[in-house]
Amino acid sequence: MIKKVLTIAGSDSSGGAGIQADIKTITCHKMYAMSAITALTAQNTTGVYGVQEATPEFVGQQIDCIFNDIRPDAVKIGMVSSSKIIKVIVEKLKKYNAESIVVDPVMVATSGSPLLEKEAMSTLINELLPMGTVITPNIPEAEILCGFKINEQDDMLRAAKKIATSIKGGVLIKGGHFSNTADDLLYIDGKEVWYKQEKIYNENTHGTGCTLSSAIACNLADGYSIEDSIRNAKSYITGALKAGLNLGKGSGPLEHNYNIKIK
Ligand SMILES: Nc1ncnc2c1ncn2[C@@H]1O[C@H](COP(=O)(O)OP(=O)(O)OP(=O)(O)O)[C@@H](O)[C@H]1O
Ligand SMILES: Cc1ncc(COP(=O)(O)O)c(N)n1
Repeated sequence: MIKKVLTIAGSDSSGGAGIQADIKTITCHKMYAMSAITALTAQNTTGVYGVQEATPEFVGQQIDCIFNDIRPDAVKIGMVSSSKIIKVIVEKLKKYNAESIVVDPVMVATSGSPLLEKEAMSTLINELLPMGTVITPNIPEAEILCGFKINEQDDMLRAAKKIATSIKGGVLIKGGHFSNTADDLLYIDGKEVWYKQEKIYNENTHGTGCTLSSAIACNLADGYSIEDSIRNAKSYITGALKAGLNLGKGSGPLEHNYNIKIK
């Protein structure tokens, strides 16, 4: 039986991040992708030029349509935009007892544009993050969540421990923002697991976070443990970066389909 994965996120018109990255990732995992779109963005590899939010009611309606018909085996949550949208997502995920939820706490695009309203931060932290089977902050997001600067790997561990005090799921801090290494740290049930990876010198990293979180959701849908799901997802993202796609005038997208052989 084919596995079904839902992404609740924003649309990226240039196809590198958000819903588009998620659907490509899920499809490349040979799974069935579904989406509930929280916002449309007019963006490309150089930046985000406009955002058009969906109404919270419409986000809720999309989630209802999905769960009442094709129940997802895992859910990935990305850009959630506003407090009202977060509240409706939380309400619906609770109503349908959704399982295997990966929350990527998207706050700011790599290009620097905000993707979450300032006043939505506390709703994200208090209501959405606790729903996560695993949450996947990058370094700047983890700094906001833990309240101190992360300059080295020891700080990642301190941050993960602090964030884990208010979240029952796993905390994966992504190390892609460091200059020499791309080691990620999972902190779960009082245990630390490092995913070591040397930095790939590819400036085209638009959508890495979206891609990683969707790949984790796919592996959870397949029944892998959190630890193994992250290991498999890390290997997928590393391959997609190594493939070396170079599109657009800014930080370009990944080659999601690098491992697909049709012709
Ligand atoms: N240059 C790189 N070489 C190897 N792995 C990388 C590189 N850049 C990012 N990664 C990996 O990609 C994943 C996403 O990490 P990153 O820290 O870039 O998240 P992010 O900032 O949320 O992504 P996004 O760019 O989508 O916002 C992590 O597993 C990270 O280690
Ligand atoms: C709709 C949407 N969701 C998420 C991101 C974050 O991705 P990145 O940090 O690579 O810009 C984005 N740019 N757009």
